Order: sequence, then C-alpha cells, then structure tokens
Amino acid sequence: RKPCYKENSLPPAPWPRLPLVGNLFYHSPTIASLGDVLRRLHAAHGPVVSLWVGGKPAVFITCHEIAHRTLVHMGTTFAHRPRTWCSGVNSHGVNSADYGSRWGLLRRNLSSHLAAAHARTDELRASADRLVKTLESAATAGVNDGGIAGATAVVAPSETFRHAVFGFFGALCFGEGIEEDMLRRLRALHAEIISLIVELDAFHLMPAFLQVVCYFPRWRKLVNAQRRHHVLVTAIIGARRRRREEVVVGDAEAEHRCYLDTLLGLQLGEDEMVSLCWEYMNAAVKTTATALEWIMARLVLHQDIQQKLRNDIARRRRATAGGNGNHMAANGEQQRPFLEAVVLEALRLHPPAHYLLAHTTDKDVSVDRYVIPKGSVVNFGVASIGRDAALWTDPDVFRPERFMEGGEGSGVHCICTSRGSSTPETMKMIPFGAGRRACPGAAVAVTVLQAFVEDLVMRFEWRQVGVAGGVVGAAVDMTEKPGIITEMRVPLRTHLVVRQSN
Ligand code: HEM
Repeated sequence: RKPCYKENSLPPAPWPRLPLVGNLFYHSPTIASLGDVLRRLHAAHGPVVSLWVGGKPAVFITCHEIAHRTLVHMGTTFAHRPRTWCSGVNSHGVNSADYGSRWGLLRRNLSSHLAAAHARTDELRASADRLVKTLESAATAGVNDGGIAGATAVVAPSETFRHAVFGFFGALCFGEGIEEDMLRRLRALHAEIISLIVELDAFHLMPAFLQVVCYFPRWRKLVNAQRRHHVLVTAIIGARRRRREEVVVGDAEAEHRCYLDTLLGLQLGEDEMVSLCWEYMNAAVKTTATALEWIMARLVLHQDIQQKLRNDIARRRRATAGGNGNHMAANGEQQRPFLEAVVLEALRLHPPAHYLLAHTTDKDVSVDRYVIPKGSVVNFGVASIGRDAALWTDPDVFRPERFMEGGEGSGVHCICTSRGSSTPETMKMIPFGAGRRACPGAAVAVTVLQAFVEDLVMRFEWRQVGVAGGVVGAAVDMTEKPGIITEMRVPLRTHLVVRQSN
C-alpha cells in the first residue's frame, strides 16, 4: 500500500500540481529559472520547500543547520541517490552508485588515489608552470591596450585555465605521457556530451515522460558522442594496460600510479572503467576551472586584496626560505594562509555547483515540522547557504579576512564528512557538500586552486581592462550563467601585466 500523508505534513509546494507532470516543470522549466522560483518559495515558506516531479516531491533545503542534521547526523539515510532509467556514460560512476558495498569499494579506491595525488606536487608545479608560460606568451604577443611598459596585453584566460586544469587531471587520471592531441579530442568530446545533457535531468528534476520528449531529438547525437568517447577512452586504457605489462617491476613502482592503474587493479569491466574515467574528468575539470576563473575575476575587481595576497605569499616564501616555515596565530594554532582565505571566500560567494547532486532517503524522515517521504529527491541550496545573511555579515561582499583568525569563517573548512569533523558552525558553506556523499576531490581541488592562484598572482598583475594610469574602464561582469555548473556569463577579460620582479 502506498503511504498516505496529510498534505500539510509535506514541505510546502506551490499550486497547481498536475497528474504525471507535477509542478516543477510548470514553475521552472529550466535550470536558469529554478533559482528564482526557489528564492520566492523559501522567502514565503522558510528553508524547507518542495516542488513536484511527476508524482514525487523534490525537497529543497537552504538551512545549514538542517543540512548538518540530515547530511551528517542522518548520514546513512540521506546517502542514497535517486534511481534513473538511463544515465549513459555516467551509469557506472561513484556518484550514481547505490549507497552500498560497490559504492564503498569505488569511493575508497578514488579517495586513496586522490590522497596520494595530493602529494604529487611535481605534477602540480609542472601544470602551473605550463599555465604561466601560456599566459606569458599571450601577454607578450597580445594587444597592449594601456600603454604600460613591458609585456602586457588584454587576455581572456578562461580557455587557458580550462586546458591547464584538464591537463593536470588528465595526467592524474590516465598517467603521464598522454598525447596532447588525445587530450584535446577527449576535451572536445566531454564538451559535446555535456552540451547534450538536459540540465534539469542531471538533478533528477524531470518526470519520465518529459525526459523522453526532451531527449528524443538529441538522442542519436548523444549516443554517437558517447560511442566516440568510449572508443577513445578504450584506446587509452589499452595503451596503459600494454605499458604496465611492458614496464619492468622496479620501474613500475617508481612510476606514479594513475587512477586508471587503480581501476585496472580492481579487475573491472571495460564499460565500468570508461564510465569511471568519464566521471573523474567530468567531476574534476569544469568545477575546478570555473572556480579558478571566479577567483581571478574577484582578484581583478579587488586590486587591494590582490596586492595583499601577493605580499602575504612573498612573506611566507621568505620565511620558509629562511627556515621559519611556522606561521603561528595568537591561539597557538597554525595561521591560515591568506591564499586559502581568498580561495574559501570565492567558493563561498561563487560555488561552482549551486546545488548538490540529488540525494534521496531510504525511509520517511521528519525534518522540522515536515515529513520527507521515502524516495523523494532531496537537494540543498549551496549558494543560498553561503550567502545567508543570518550567517555572514555583508554576505555579498568579497572579504577573505572573514576566514582569518578571529573572523566569522575561521572555523569553517570545506571538507565535512563525519560527525566528528563537523558542527553546524563548520557548515556555514558547503561548496563540496557534506556527509557520506561529500565530494572526495575537495582537498585536491583546493590544493590545485591555491597552487595555480599563487603562481598567477606572483607572475602577473591582473588589472581591469582599460585601467591604465589610474583610469577605471570596463568593470568585470560578475553576472552568473546558471547551469549544472554556474559559470561567469561573460568570460573574464583582464589586462595582464608580466611582473618584472617575481
Ligand atoms: C572546485 C572543485 C569541485 C567542486 C566545487 C565539487 C563539488 C562537488 C559537489 C557539490 C558534489 C556533490 C556532493 C553531494 O551530492 O552531496 C561532488 C561530488 C563528487 N565529486 Fe566533486 N567537486 C570538485 C572537484 C572534484 C574533483 C577534483 C573530483 C575527483 C577527481 C571530484 C569527484 C567527485 C565525485 C566522484 C563525487 C560523487 C561522490 C559520491 O557520490 O560519493 N570532485 N563534488
């Protein structure tokens, strides 16, 4: 028997609600309108509201305290993902796996690979160097719009950021030595497949019959692109397998183990490996590259913070070179580098993912005065929590100092997985989610962002376009382009000046 709830015990939802369709698609036919619809609903009804996807509710939560209670305290209950009838290339990933032993095995494998990758500073340095060199050539060859002496030009760095991040994670995923041409083809295929995915569907927010309607015209293209992706990744897997067989034991141990090596060790099928490699690159690249662009846009806008960051990095480098790498705060703890504060503040204001991946529950759960029925889609407003005026003073102001000692964000860290490591206070922002399904790549992503930003700030001055001789020109446009990942609507353009004294 289907359980029966009193209408008023379910989280509030707008009317009308049509049979089969529900009301989500009626109120918010696109991901772009979802944010506005939810803002209005939350303003009227509080932090727990719902929209209906066909016959089941999609519950949205924008309160950090409830997020902590559900994702961390009731972790196992909320660790499930909704089922889908077809997820194509994503079907064998960690993110789509049922919460259970297979998920546990794959997630442990990914997490231990990422923990080892975290220590791979050589690869990170090499990627940051390549990024800096590409931008240096752009600055030297480009159009100098400001009459500034030395190598300087107006550049749009988004594409370079994306390529550098793809190259870095490509090496971690497939191993070093993967050809540039292969990487470019893989990148193009990722972009093609992503462009064909219906965004609301990615969050499990489309009733089945609408999925059929929306995917019908693009189905052949999607299947075709996924097939080409499969062929390319299978070729990479084959090459890696042969290399492992050829390399003598001692050499193999000296060589870093890439993600693919760990998958080969698990004896998985070919489809599973292709899907897991897709997930790795898909989850890592667009998120990290988008975050990097938002951070640099903020530094272009806030020249004072950019200079403060440069000074802090230089001071720390001098201290480390002088043998004094300990930066103690007044409370005796290691002082947070300003660089980390800048990255955290950008992730608070501009989380690449405005919502988590869809969660669901394995039983009915009471939250506040409402019942979340078993099997509902449950999601969390990441951007709303990070910009909540009840948690942050002047939430719309970019102020990294709030994450420094004594600031309102000093207790916040991005990685909240277990009860022990988190309180509602540590979850005043959740750009990587929280609890059992929290992003396993969070620590690596923050490390990559810090390494890239450090080099970019020390090697170049990032000025607003048209700002020369103190004349302020076009400001950076911080408007958002909503999507599965929220990018800048107008990609960053900046006046890049190569610094003479690095
Ligand atoms: C700035 C960069 C990144 C951001 C903002 C980000 C954000 C997120 C978010 C919000 C989730 C959903 C959590 C949930 O549903 O509760 C997630 C899940 C996930 N992320 Fe990331 N991520 C980033 C980088 C990475 C990297 C570098 C990797 C790995 C190479 C990665 C792999 C994953 C995987 C596998 C999941 C699914 C986990 C599961 O279902 O158990 N992410 N990420």
